[in-house]
Amino acid sequence: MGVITLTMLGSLTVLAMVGPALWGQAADRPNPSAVLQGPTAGHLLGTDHLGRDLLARLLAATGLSLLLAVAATLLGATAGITLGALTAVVGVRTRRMLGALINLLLAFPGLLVAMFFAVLFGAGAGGAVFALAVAYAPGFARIAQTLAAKVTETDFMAAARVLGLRRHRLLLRHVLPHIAEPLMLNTTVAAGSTLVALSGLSFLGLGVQPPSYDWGLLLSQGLDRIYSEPLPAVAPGIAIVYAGVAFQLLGEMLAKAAARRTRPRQMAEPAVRPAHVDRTASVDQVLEVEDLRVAIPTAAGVVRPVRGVSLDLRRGEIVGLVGESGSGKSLTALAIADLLPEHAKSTWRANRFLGTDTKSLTRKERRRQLATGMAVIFQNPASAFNPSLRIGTQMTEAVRAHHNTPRAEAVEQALTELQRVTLPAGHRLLRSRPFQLSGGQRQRVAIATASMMRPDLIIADEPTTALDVTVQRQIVDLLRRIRHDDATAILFISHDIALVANTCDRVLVMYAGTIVENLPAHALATGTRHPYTRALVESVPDMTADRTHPLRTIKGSPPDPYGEISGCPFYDRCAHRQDRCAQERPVLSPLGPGHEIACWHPLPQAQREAEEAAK
Ligand SMILES: Nc1ncnc2c1ncn2[C@@H]1O[C@H](COP(=O)(O)OP(=O)(O)OP(=O)(O)O)[C@@H](O)[C@H]1O
Repeated sequence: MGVITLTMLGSLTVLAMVGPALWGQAADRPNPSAVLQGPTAGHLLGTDHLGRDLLARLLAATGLSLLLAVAATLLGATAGITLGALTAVVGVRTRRMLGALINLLLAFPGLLVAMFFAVLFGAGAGGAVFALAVAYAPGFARIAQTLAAKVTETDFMAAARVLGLRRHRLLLRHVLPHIAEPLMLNTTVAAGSTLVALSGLSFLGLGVQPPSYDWGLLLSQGLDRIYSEPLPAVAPGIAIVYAGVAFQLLGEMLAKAAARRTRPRQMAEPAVRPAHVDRTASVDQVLEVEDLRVAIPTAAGVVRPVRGVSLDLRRGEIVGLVGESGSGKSLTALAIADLLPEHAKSTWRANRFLGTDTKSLTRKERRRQLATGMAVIFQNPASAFNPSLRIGTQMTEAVRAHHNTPRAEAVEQALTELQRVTLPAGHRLLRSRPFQLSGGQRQRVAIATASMMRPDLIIADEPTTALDVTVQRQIVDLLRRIRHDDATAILFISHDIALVANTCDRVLVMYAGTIVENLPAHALATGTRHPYTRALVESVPDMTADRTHPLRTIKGSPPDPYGEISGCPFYDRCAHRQDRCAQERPVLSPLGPGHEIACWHPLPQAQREAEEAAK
């Protein structure tokens, strides 16, 4: 394909450059004795109404035809793509306005717009180019908008936002490279149709004006006698198709080249492990959230997946957040990281991150605080990386953006982090793309990327769910090592009670958007006092479980997320419920050292736990 493309483009370029010099004179020389001739040995394509050789005119017109088509396409594509891609990085209101503008422009037929503007700008080559650019821009804008909308929803954009990258960086680094391939194809294909549209304008007398001429003008002149002599019209048509195919193949090649872009050039030698981070001087409480609520308006009503969550995390602490599917774990995490879907509304009584109430910060300060202090590791390591960028680029961009770290130094740091997550072949890895890594490798790279900024808090949302059990253990060990080395607080969200019990220091049990129990992880096995937590723990099978009996389950289902809950949210499913539970909602209250519970009638302590407590 490369050879064919280069041959076609090369022939067009040579023709464009040498055409006027070689055939210009013959193309412009009138011959009154040979007007409107058909193809002959002397004039292979015949002559026009002034007796000028049509083949010479066709060859000499190559340069101007291509130049005008390319100029109109590039102008239209640049304006349209910028307009469309901007919608991925601006706020909701601006996005809606841009969307409305694009819709408005698209409501008019392209050729009509082109004719209108061609008249407005004045008949001629320049006017036609600008008119076509205006006519084509909305189409590009719509494609870019649609492609960019998909990118907006990806985990890697969320991760980039957590890193606090500025809009132009988001646009240039994450949105445009990711949507470049289809847009390049579209742009080059559009160059072919722009050629045809230019000929349309020339046909109407609004394009290139005599004595200048392009393929479009030659085509329209040939059309006058197409029934008697088809060749004068067919030949410029073939030239347009030839150029169109060449542009299309060029698009394919450019798209492939774009995928190979952003190669990290200079790789430094791995540096030594970072020194143990001493954070004893700074504030111990990393995160304190009080009464966090999330409401999401939907067509069926308002969903309230988070209904008054209060939690706190100290330095170097791994806190597990468990609960059945739909209990609101992820939305709690997203609200803390300021990554909720746009239509979701979050409120809280207090939200202090590193001792600063987020309400006292401007939006910019908040973004900066989150970018440098917090990192999020997502469930699916495959979608957490931008597939079009190399690992090296993605690992280093946050430190380069926020700490102005020189490239070589950032690469060095990335290599150190990769060693820390036991990925030794760092140089090769930095040059690879996400799809070249296994799931476990990707998740380790995600952890390495998260710790590049030395965040105070890492939110790991089911970081092991998509991985097999042997890799799970490695990922958990890594997180534990990071919290040990960097004194990072980690909020570890998981379904896996056994994993949480082995990994975390403390566990928060979530049910129907509320925290129902907060207890030390070692107490999960025997020290649970909330009926829901106890049922949840009992439903986890272990190696000693009696296989002749069915596994235990929690009967019933969680309350309707659309409805109001007046009493205890677990009331309907609770075997120990009493009248008060239906009427009054229990709040999280201290029950013992490091143990809080939201229940009016806590279960009695298990025998062994009671003995230990007595001791
Ligand atoms: N974008 C949304 N629009 C409407 N409702 C939503 C949206 N996202 C989540 N929800 C609702 O919020 C509930 C809680 O979602 P969330 O993802 O926080 O649960 P989860 O506990 O993390 O579950 P899982 O363990 O399955 O990931 C869901 O059951 C769903 O009803």
